[in-house]
Amino acid sequence: MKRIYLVGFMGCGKSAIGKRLHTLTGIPFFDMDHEISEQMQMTIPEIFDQYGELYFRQLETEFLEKFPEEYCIVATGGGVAVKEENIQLMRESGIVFFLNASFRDIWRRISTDVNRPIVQQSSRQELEALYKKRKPKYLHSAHFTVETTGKSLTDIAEYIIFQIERYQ
Ligand SMILES: Nc1ncnc2c1ncn2[C@@H]1O[C@H](COP(=O)(O)OP(=O)(O)O)[C@@H](O)[C@H]1O
Ligand SMILES: O=C(O)C1=C[C@@H](OP(=O)(O)O)[C@@H](O)[C@H](O)C1
Ligand SMILES: [Mg+2]
Repeated sequence: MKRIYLVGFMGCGKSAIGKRLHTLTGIPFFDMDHEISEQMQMTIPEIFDQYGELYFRQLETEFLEKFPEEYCIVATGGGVAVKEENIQLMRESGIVFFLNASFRDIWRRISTDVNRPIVQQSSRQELEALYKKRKPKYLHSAHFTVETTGKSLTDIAEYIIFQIERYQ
């Protein structure tokens, strides 16, 4: 059985849907941001502050290379599916789901969040430009694109389970 990766922009629901998938299926669930925070004993903003974004990106790739659990659900961070090396690592070891959400929904969810350093550093226009720049990468990384607009977390998780059962 392969891993199940959730990719997409900040606020598209990777962490929340990963948890819901775990509740519905019992498959072990890991959030990359949480795992990296635990490993470093620091929050994500602290890692960005003290070591810089490039170092955080290395930690993300190391996670994909070294994490031992084979059959699990992985909520990636929004920058993971941007790097070609990461895309290869994910596609070799699992099924990749891109959670597509509108920038409008995303902005509503993340604009006031202090735990996402990139949101803290960016204006709305800058963040929308990043969203547009990253979207082709997410599409390229994914085996499946999931349209999330107007859907509940459970609706989305059930759709993903349906696709996994067909695919495995
Ligand atoms: N389809 C959805 N319906 C309702 N709330 C959602 C949906 N997707 C995400 N959310 C909420 O938006 C917020 C950000 O989601 P999160 O899972 O942290 O995103 P990500 O991990 O992709 O950055 C959370 O409070 C989450 O519960
Ligand atoms: O898009 C990004 O570059 C990031 C997304 C975050 O994860 P979420 O997508 O879960 O917010 C987290 O990894 C970090 O703040 C950087
Ligand atoms: Mg998340």
